[in-house]
Amino acid sequence: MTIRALAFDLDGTLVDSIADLARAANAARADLDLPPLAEATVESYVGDGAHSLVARTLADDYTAQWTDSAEQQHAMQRFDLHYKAGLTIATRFYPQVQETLHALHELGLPLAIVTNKPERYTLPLLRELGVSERFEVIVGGDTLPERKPSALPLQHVLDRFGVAKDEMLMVGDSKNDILAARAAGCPVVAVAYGYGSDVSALGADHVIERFSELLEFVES
Ligand SMILES: O=C(O)COP(=O)(O)O
Ligand SMILES: [Mg+2]
Repeated sequence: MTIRALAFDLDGTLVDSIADLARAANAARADLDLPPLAEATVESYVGDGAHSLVARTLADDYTAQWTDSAEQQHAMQRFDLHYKAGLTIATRFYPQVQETLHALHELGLPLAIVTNKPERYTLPLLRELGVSERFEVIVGGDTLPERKPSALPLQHVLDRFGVAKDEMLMVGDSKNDILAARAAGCPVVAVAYGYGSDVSALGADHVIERFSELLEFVES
């Protein structure tokens, strides 16, 4: 396969954002007189967007659904306030991410972000980390009517880049990334270090341990 473009998941793939997400989730819980959750617990609740994260962290239950209740709305407001105030206090790129993005850019490949994180967090976070300019297209969880695992965000990027589905590599860390890539017909590589548990069982085309291994897929 010839790769002519790449689309990246954000949380758990490009950046380790758990400390800031957990801090905001626990600050929201404290506002509601609830005790804090362990970072690993919050990590297990990330992946389906902010509403889902707030519903799960409020209930401390992975199966909790967003129902738009008054309590959930209140928790969302508190989470929003705390998270926006500290998007990048501890959030950092995983090793080799910046160098590899630079190398891919130098190869002339257009790069996109396809995240379930809402735009109001995604865009300032990328700005604060100084990489907004690296990505020609940024799709957040609320940019389009559907988010991952829907194919829609990746189809949007394919249209913008004008490349065929088998020419764009999706890179992610969790089940939603792989399902979205499959639904869109894109090849997919999973990073082993992200938030998805047992990523090797998720059915990606390849699993990589280090981000720089991506270069092998575009230079072959
Ligand atoms: O914010 C989320 O729910 C997950 O974000 P991601 O799609 O970048 O992993
Ligand atoms: Mg992710």
